[in-house]
Amino acid sequence: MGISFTVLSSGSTGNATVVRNEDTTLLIDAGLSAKRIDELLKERDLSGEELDGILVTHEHSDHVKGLGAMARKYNLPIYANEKTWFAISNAVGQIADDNRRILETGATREFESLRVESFGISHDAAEPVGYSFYDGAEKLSVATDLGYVSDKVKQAISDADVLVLEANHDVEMLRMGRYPWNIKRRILSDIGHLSNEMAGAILSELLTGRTKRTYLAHLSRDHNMMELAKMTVRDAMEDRGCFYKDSEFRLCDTYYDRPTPWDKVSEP
Ligand SMILES: O=c1ccn([C@@H]2O[C@H](COP(=O)(O)O)[C@@H](O)[C@H]2O)c(=O)[nH]1
Repeated sequence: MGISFTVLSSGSTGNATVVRNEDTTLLIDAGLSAKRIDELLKERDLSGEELDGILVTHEHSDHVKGLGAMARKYNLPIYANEKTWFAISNAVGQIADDNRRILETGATREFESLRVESFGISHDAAEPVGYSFYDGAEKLSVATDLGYVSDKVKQAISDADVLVLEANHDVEMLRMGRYPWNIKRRILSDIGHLSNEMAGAILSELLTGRTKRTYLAHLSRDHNMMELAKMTVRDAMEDRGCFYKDSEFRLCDTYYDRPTPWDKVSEP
C-alpha cells in the first residue's frame, strides 16, 4: 500500500492532515473542532475510530483546537515534544496518562511499518516541529509555519517524494494588507511564515529529481491566492535556474475548507 495522505484543512483557520499506510493511520495536528475534523474525515471515507494517534507540530490554536476533544472521543495517544506538551497543557484539557506520549524533536518513532521523524522548525512557538514519514523507500515531508528554512530543515525534507510546504503569503499583498504592522512584522520575521518567494527559493535548492510534487500549504486568505502562489513559486525556481516540466514535478493545491484528494506517495 505504501504512504497515502490527505490534507484535510490548511491555513490559519485550522490545520489537520492524515498520513497512513497499511497498518497505521495518523492525524497530524487537530486545529479545527472535533466535529469539523469528523466531517472532513468522513469526506475522505475515514472515521476517527481508524486513527492510531495524533502528532502535534506546535501549540498554536489553528493546530490544536480540537486536539483534546479528538483524543478523548477516540481514546487516541497524542505525540508532542515536552515543551509543546507544557504549552498545550491548559488548552488540551484532561488527557489520560497513557495517551500523553513524548516524541522529542529530532527523534524517530516506528508506528509498525510507518516511521516518523520529527525535525525542529523556526516559528514563534515553544518548540515547533515538522515531520517526515517513511515506508520502505517512500518519503513524505510536512513543513508549515516556518519563518525560514534552516539547513537542518532542508536536510530533513530533502529527497522527499512528496512535500507539503508552506507558501503563506505574497509579500507585497501582505505589506499592503489590512493587518496591523506588528502582525505583519511577525509574519515576515524568521519565526513567522514562509512567503511564496521563499518557498520557491527552497524548492529550487531541494529539487533533485526525486521530489515529484509539492503541496502548497497554509495559504493566507488575506494575502495570497493559489494561482499567484504557484506562479511566484515557479518564477522563483526559474530565476534560480530550476526549470521543470509539469510531467516531472507538480505544484498541488491545499484548501482551508475541504480536503485534498487521497494521494499515494508512490504514484508518479
Ligand atoms: O488578525 C490576525 C490575523 C492573522 N494573524 C496570524 O498571522 C499569521 C498569518 O495569518 P493568515 O491568515 O495566514 O494571513 C497566522 O499565524 C495568524 O494566526 C494574527 O495574529 N492576527
